[in-house]
Amino acid sequence: MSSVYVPTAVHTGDKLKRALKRTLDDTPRQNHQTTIDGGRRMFVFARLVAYVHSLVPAPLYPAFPPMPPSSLQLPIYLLLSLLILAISFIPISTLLSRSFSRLSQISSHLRPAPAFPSCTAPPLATNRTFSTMAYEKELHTALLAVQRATLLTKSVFSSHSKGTLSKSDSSPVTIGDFGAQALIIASIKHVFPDDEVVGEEDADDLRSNSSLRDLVWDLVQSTKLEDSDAETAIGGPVATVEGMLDAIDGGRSRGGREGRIWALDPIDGTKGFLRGGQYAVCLALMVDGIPTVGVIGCPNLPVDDTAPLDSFIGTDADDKEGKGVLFGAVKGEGSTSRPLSNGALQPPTPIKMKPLEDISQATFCESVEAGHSSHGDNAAIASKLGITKPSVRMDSQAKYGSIARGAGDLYLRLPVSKTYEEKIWDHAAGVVIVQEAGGKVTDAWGKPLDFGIGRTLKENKGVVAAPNAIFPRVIDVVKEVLSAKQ
Ligand SMILES: Nc1ncnc2c1ncn2[C@@H]1O[C@H](COP(=O)(O)O)[C@@H](O)[C@H]1OP(=O)(O)O
Ligand SMILES: [Mg+2]
Repeated sequence: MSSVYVPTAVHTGDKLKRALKRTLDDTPRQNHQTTIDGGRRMFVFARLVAYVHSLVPAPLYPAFPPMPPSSLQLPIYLLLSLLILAISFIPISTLLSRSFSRLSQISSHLRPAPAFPSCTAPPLATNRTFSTMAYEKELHTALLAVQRATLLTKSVFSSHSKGTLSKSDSSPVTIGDFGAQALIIASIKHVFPDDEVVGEEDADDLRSNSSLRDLVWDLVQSTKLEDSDAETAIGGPVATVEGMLDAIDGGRSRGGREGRIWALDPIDGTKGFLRGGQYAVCLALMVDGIPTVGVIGCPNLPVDDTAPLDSFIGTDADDKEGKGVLFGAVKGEGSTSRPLSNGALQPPTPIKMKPLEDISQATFCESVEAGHSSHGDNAAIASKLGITKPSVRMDSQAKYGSIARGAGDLYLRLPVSKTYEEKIWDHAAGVVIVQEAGGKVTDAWGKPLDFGIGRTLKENKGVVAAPNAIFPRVIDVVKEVLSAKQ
């Protein structure tokens, strides 16, 4: 009768062994072998238990674990059980500790531990629960920081005097660029004090020019979100002029492939900003060189994504209704857009690139500035793809946001200059938003953009973004056009 237990125990040992083998098929060979050894020892253990059980008359222990009755069998049972336990303890504990360390290895890959455990999560001012979302706090902080900075840029946009300077490379910079950079870096440093920031601007000009510094300080001091919870979540006002200058200089990181580095363009498309066209406030978190969180605030884009792409281009009426979009994305979590607000975040709407069956129906976006992207090459590519619609010319990363929400389809940025190196802050946020909306972004030769080699994309030339389904066809044609020029 007691033999009933033998097949059951043997079967259990066998099943366990097979299950372990299956589950750990992807573990490195060495671990795998140890695990199988552990399985074997457990199998032996199961057989020994069965054997001990067989010494006890079955009718006397109907339930498991059995209680041996006789005075002779009891000490034998106890002795053997102790022996078996001793033999089994080491392999079982080894097996368990290996499994736990493997699990913690896997979970550390899934979500790098936040570097700032002391920070409490700010309240979410949205109608979506992000409770299980990776980089929830980073996204929320970036959305609020960008939203606050757009309040500052809008006030400069609608004023006639924009405090424009010419940088050493003759590109324009305004008091809006400095003010937005100060506010955003102050927010990042408040919530994530150990993170680095690669920001487009520095405070050298402000340190040497007190009237310019005062203009920027007035702006920074007077800009705040109308919702006090939102304002507090990103650190409240910048306390002193020196604090403002330090915040701006907080963007001097050299970038790199390790750790958490934010890429910030406080006003992308400054020429568009000065012209009364599109511009964008762009912020991305790169983790180990990979753009992971992206936020773009576009104060002049129409909220309605079915509105013509150029609805607000060339207008500088700041009070126009239905203007202002905030895009956000986290790698692996999708992209969203929401109307920009002056206070708490508005509810987000998921966005996707337009499914495009016929590539000839595509709308492509390109820079307004012919010096930033070759209009001629872009047109040659469009023509080879059979595209007949004229391009939509738009400044800034508003192009990435526009194609991500299906208001356009392709973004072509064919290089003009052989020596120009694209800046990481001009693309990092847009790349996450397009990828998460179902698109692919590479350079003009189809190479992935490498954000891990410093402040520029020096290993890349040009940029092409398109929906995943048509990307291979688009990049083939781009390469054809580039090769013909060589
Ligand atoms: N020769 C160039 N090729 C590509 N991009 C450029 C070039 N010169 C400047 N840029 C950058 O293009 C970005 C604007 O792009 P877009 O034309 O899509 O709006 C700006 O950040 C600008 O940098 P910067 O701000 O240093 O002038
Ligand atoms: Mg820029």
